[in-house]
Amino acid sequence: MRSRVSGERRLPEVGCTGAPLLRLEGVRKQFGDEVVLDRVDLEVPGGELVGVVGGPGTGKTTLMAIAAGLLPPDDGVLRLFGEDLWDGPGFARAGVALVPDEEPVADRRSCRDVLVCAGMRHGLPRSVAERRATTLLSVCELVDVADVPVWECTAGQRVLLRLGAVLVGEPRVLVLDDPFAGIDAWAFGVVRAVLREFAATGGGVLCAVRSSERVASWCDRVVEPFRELPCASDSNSR
Ligand SMILES: Nc1ncnc2c1ncn2[C@@H]1O[C@H](COP(=O)(O)OP(=O)(O)OP(=O)(O)O)[C@@H](O)[C@H]1O
Repeated sequence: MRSRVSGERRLPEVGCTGAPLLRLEGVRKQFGDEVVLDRVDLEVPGGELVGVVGGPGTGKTTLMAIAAGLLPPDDGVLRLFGEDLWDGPGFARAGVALVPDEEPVADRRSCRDVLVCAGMRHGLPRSVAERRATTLLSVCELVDVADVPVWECTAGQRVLLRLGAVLVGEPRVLVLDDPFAGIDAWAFGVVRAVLREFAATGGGVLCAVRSSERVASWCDRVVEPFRELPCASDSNSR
């Protein structure tokens, strides 16, 4: 069996293991009267996979959007590589990337084309983007579907493609919102291996999941920063 980290399959080094890459300090977010996040602190050091566990509607998507620098907190600080992202020059923003939970456009392109376009969107010349796409097809175990339209791929292959399309920009921190939902065991294993390899290069991973089941099998640390929601029977009885 080929090593996941040999030759063309290798992800580049992105950081230094152990250094805190991303920190949330006292983060608060409220929508109307609903306080979704209340004084959330968490840290993602280089080389670590941090799992965030929360049930439906607890605030995972909100937290991941804040961690990826897409949504400002109402209070508290997002620090990326030491920089306060919303009160600094914002250079750090390029180092963090959210893996979206669905394709940005209904996609008839091949998996290879998606990766090449993603590389070119990051400013790479076409020849470099093509080389990087070939490496990522291999890293993400998508070689067999390289020339297949995205919409013909399985849910798991599409998660791997979205992961590859983010890795093409060589972020140092990856943020994922429930990537394992609805994917098969093969894809679960490959996503886990790619995240593990990314962490081994010094990157940090923050990944939200609904269930704590199996979480210990792929992450180094689990945090549960959410408030308890009233259960359905409580609200029915009011
Ligand atoms: N833009 C918004 N405006 C108003 N309320 C919002 C907004 N975004 C999220 N919410 C509310 O915040 C709460 C948390 O939502 P969020 O999507 O972050 O949770 P989640 O844990 O990702 O949910 P799920 O597991 O169902 O995807 C929900 O009550 C939701 O309705």
